[in-house]
Amino acid sequence: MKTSAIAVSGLRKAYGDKTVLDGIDFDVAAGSVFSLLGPNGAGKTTTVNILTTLMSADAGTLRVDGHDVVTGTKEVRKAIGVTGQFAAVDELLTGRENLRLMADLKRVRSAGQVVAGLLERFDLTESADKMAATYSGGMRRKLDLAMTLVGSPRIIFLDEPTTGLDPRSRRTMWQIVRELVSEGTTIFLTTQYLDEADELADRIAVLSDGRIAAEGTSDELKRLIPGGHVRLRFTDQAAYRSAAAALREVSTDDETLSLRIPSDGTQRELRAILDWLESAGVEADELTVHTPDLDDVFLALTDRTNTDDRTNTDDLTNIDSSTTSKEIAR
Ligand SMILES: Nc1ncnc2c1ncn2[C@@H]1O[C@H](COP(=O)(O)OP(=O)(O)OP(=O)(O)O)[C@@H](O)[C@H]1O
Repeated sequence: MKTSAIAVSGLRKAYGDKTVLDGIDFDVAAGSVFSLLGPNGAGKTTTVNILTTLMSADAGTLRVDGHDVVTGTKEVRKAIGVTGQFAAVDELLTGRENLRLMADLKRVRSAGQVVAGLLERFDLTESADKMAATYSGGMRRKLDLAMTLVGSPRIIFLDEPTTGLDPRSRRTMWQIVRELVSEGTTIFLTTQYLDEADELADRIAVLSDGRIAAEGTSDELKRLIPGGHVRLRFTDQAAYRSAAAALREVSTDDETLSLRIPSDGTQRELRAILDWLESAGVEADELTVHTPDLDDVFLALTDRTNTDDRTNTDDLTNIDSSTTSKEIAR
């Protein structure tokens, strides 16, 4: 079994009489990327602030790198790095000076060398001696992440790391995150961009109304949402019509000559559909599998008009990856 980098149980936090986190549990395996998603104001930053010891919880047990955040605050702080929505970058210092300051604060040995290495890794060497105030948003975020990496923290909290970045800079960030993970670093990621979570996260938790509405791999979450289907496309009208007549439980699209068969997209179900087509003598020109994307999942799980209907989403929490999708879906 993998060791936990972060283990959270029964986390509660209220601001005054407003409960933001209403007893949440999750576990982040060491060397993985865990993404916490949720609508604005769901409590993502609050969770990050509590895990990074900036704020205290009202209740719950939280361990980071094996240390309790209350009794082992010092050890937790040593093990983590945090980049926030409001960067720690000092605009009046150069990139190199910002990094140097961080290296001195963390008492890093061979600081000059470490700083030079980070400037190079983040492609900031050319601008290293310019004031950070002159940096673009993307450069500033890169500098922020570079500062987080000083001292090689084992666990990194990235709170919306690519907000406002152009597509190329986002991809550079993603590449860096992947490199960090391949080196064994654990990443706790909050993001507004679902494609980012889809791209990077090993496991995703969706926070809604103070609870974890669902948790699993991106694929597991997508399978929870109805809408997955197999689409058969025909070029021949007659073949289309006879297939539509032969197959029950399909929806038809006469304009594009396509049939839509509900499916969760698993190998087992695909095999059943193919057998079914074979026995009905249906041969389509094109067969494609469509699964709902993470946007669909997010919208379905965080739909505020559905919040009274808790039973649906309560069933979806903590999906074991060994559970088959059929078991999840039904
Ligand atoms: N210090 C505070 N005092 C009172 N209320 C707060 C405080 N900090 C946050 N809140 C409230 O708690 C809720 C959760 O805030 P939080 O910043 O954790 O959400 P978030 O999921 O990070 O949101 P966003 O996606 O907008 O960054 C919000 O309703 C916010 O207004």
